[in-house]
Amino acid sequence: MRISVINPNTTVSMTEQIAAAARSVAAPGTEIVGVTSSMGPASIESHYDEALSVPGVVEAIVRGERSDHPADAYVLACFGDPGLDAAREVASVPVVGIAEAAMHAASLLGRTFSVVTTLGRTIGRAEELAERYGLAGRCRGIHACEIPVLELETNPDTAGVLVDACRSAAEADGSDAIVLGCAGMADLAQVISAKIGVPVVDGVAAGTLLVQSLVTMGLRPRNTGELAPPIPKVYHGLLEPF
Ligand SMILES: O=C(O)C[C@H]1NC(=O)NC1=O
Repeated sequence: MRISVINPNTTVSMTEQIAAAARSVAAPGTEIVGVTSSMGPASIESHYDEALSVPGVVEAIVRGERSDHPADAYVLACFGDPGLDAAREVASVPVVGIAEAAMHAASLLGRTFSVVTTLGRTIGRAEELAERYGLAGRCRGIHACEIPVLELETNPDTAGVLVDACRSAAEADGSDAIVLGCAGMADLAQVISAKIGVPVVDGVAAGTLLVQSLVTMGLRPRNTGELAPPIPKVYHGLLEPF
């Protein structure tokens, strides 16, 4: 099985970290291919960034679908799940976003969960996603650690700040689990969970295992109706869907 884990931002070092997190949970025989978006923002932490990240997401999937060794599934490794619906129109195999995967996984650990994300300005997007995924009633709170995405790697205090933020969120909300709101936090999930005694869900791991399960069950999307392949037309300056 081959799973393509797409980093919708253009920071290669983050892709490598994301791919390592996916490999740490993938089954023997499952190949993880980390893909860095070929265009767009170095990090995604605003609606503007998110909008400009979608062409790169779609291009990565179209390229994957056309390759000689196509993926059996895709994971969109950005907590805003950018371009998820468009990705599903052009993919013939399962596509899962890490926010979608993490929220669903967290909801299986108890009744409620809280989200700890990067900047406060991304909280609204996480709220929208919880609503869209039918989990708003299970999401007790969404909190920001106020560390910008690219500083997660470089800030020496990241682990400590995230432990404190996750502990405070769990205490304030009384939630049964914590969801990490950034792919760049993936390597810290187990450390934080051990420190605070609350299950901490990383969406990269959750997404990898969810798509691996879908493929193992032999399940592929129907690609009809709303998520049928795009209608052929001219696209000026942008990628033409295959
Ligand atoms: O929305 C965020 O703050 C996190 C999101 N941004 C990014 O570049 N990768 C992510 O997972």
